[in-house]
Amino acid sequence: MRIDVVTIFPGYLAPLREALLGRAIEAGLVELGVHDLRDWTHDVHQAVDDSPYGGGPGMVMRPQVWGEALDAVLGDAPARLVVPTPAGRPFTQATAQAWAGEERLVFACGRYEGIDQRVVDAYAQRMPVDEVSIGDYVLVGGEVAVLVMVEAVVRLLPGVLGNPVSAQEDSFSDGLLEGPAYTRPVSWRGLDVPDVLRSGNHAAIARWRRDRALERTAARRPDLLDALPDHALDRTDRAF
Ligand SMILES: O[C@H]1NC=Nc2ccccc21
Repeated sequence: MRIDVVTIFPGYLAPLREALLGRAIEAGLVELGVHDLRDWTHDVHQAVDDSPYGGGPGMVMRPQVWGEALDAVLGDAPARLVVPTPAGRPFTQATAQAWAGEERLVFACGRYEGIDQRVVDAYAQRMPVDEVSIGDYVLVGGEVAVLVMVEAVVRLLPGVLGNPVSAQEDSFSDGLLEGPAYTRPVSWRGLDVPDVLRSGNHAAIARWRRDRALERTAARRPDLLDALPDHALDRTDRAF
């Protein structure tokens, strides 16, 4: 997979070259290009934004600059264009799974009050364009959202995770939140590891873990429980 990011703060994307993702890039499992939008400005002030038509607070990013940048970055290769915005569809694990199958993702990081809508409209005429949000809060720009989405997608690529099973078993894959996890020592600050986890009884351990996952999901994310298909919960599960 190739990932390109266009932004006025390229430095914000530096963490993508650290740790797991950095190793995936070095291993050639993913290619990453980060591009400074201002490279496609032609004025001395390198202006990327302007006042909104119709008035209102803040500034809107200019379509010409974005058009030149995206034309240059996209070239002729097909890609999915992703525009992070608080007004977007929710980015979920399902989105990450879907995008993990893409050959190429190009992220356009908006700042201020977003990007002139014609940029999305123009590119949507020739490629898939997703306006997505990572949550119901307002960030200053799309860069942090890109860090989140790139990590969620790249970890799903074959060879990136040491233990591919965990991609299936982490939260949201079975529709429930993960329950509590423990490691040595068995007693720490007067708190003990639940006995069942040291019993060696794998059926009891699996039941205990599912019960804790259901309990936590019911307490913290009842919406996820409501979204589960009927067959996903057995009779014992329904106690929660
Ligand atoms: O992903 C969004 N969630 C919240 N705020 C944002 C601000 C700019 C771009 C994208 C987002």
